[in-house]
Amino acid sequence: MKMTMPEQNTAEATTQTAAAAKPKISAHGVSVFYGDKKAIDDVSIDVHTRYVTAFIGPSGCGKSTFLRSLNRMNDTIASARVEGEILLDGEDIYRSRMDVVQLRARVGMVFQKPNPFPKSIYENIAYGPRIHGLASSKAEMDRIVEESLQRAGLWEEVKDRLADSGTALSGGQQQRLCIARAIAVDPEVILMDEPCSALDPIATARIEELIDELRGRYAIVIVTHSMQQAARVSQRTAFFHMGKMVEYGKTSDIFTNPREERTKDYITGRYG
Ligand SMILES: Nc1ncnc2c1ncn2[C@@H]1O[C@H](COP(=O)(O)OP(=O)(O)OP(=O)(O)O)[C@@H](O)[C@H]1O
Repeated sequence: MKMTMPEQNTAEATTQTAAAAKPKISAHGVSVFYGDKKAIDDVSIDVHTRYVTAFIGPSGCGKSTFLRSLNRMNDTIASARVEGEILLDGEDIYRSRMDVVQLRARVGMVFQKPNPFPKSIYENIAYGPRIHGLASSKAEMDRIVEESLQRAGLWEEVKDRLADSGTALSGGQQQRLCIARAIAVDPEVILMDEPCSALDPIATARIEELIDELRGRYAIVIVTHSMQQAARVSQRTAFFHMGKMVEYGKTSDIFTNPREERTKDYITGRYG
């Protein structure tokens, strides 16, 4: 696969441009509670288009909780409460008038376990565009389905069996189908919560390659347990520990020259 070690090649120019641009998501002083328990404590971070931003840290440090707060997925957990401010293109996503269905199309999500609908491959992709009114004819829907599958690198494998069930695909193909489903509604941000943890090394490499291709158009945020994966796919890394964001910076700096002792301990495997 194409390895883009952060900041080293042509990606650098793109990365610099992205750095100069306004953040796609800007979180300020975000805390997340489950009942009385604080799972995320006062986190502030900017996420940019054309970057892959990795969230790393030991189990239970709050990576997934914070990720889910970025598209209000925590709303689905009754005990969860979010404080602070999260802006998408400068707009507060927690304001009462925010249309959450629309928000989750703009900030799509891919989960740990591939979760295609128990419907055909075609319907898995067409469902979102249909409810969002993105296609006015069958031909237009066909085009969206083909393009989404193309961009997710799945078209060639499924073009002759679009009527087959999405659940009949291999795990890696199912995950690419879920990525295609997220892409189909024309998102701006894609959140990925350990998207490769259920996949074998070959399927993982395929998804990592895809993430690198997709970052040209979207802001991608990925939670990963694998520091190698964070180093391979991301340009920015945030290290979380016990609900706090300890350090955030260029991936190459975090892995080779961390400022904080706790980051150093984590990346050198002293705990995890
Ligand atoms: N639905 C929930 N209800 C109550 N507590 C929760 C819930 N989800 C997570 N927590 C708690 O919040 C804290 C952070 O969990 P979270 O899953 O965000 O961490 P994580 O860093 O993503 O962990 P992992 O790497 O193991 O997935 C943990 O103490 C966890 O037990």
